[in-house]
Amino acid sequence: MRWTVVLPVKGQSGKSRLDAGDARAALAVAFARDAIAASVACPAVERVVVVTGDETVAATEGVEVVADPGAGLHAAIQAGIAVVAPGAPAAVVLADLPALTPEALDDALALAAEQPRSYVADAISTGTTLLAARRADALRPRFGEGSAERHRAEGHVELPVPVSSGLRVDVDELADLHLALDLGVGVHTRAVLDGARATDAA
Ligand SMILES: Nc1nc2c(ncn2[C@@H]2O[C@H](COP(=O)(O)OP(=O)(O)OP(=O)(O)O)[C@@H](O)[C@H]2O)c(=O)[nH]1
Ligand SMILES: C=C(OP(=O)(O)O)C(=O)O
Repeated sequence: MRWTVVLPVKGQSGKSRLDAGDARAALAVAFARDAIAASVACPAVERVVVVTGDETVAATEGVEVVADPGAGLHAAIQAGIAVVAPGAPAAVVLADLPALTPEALDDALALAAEQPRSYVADAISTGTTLLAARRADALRPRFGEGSAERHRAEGHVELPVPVSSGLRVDVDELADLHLALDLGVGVHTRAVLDGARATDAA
């Protein structure tokens, strides 16, 4: 089964809870670029649809860009789902996943292929990082704080993705970034962190 992955990306204005000083905006973009790169390189992924108003993110190779309607996360997700055929397999992946790898996404999508509706919980099991359905028209997005419970209530089954998977480590606060660093982050996040360290040392 080959999937369309829909990634909503706020871009530079995102990650307001990340106490990273001058590096916050660049990190918000870098997390998304790493999550997008992993999605593009994932063998189980046929199409990568990025919903954004951010020019840097929109310039990423290998993706289809949908303009952000500017009405929040759910409007962005619905705009992305709208370009997928109703009967095609689709997964919404939140893009604040700097440690996502093509292999981690591939493993999760193989599990998702066994369920009509499914989700992957974040590291503390209250949020959602991936929401999938074998038919796009069966997706029931209910993202936001505590979304895992709402997705369960809508009939999405939790996938047994190990907590050591980069797919489970969404970064909202600095402590989450340390968790992601332990797993290994993508090249864009690494470059911003190395740049910030060099500036601090100068
Ligand atoms: N396109 C789009 N993506 C969004 C929007 N709001 C959140 N996202 C994305 O959804 C994912 C999860 O974001 P959140 O952590 O809920 O929100 P955030 O605004 O990035 O972070 P906070 O400011 O800390 O709440 C990230 O990939 C965001 O970029 C939106 O209005 N439009
Ligand atoms: C949007 C969500 O998470 P966060 O705001 O923590 O990124 C979610 O878990 O549904």
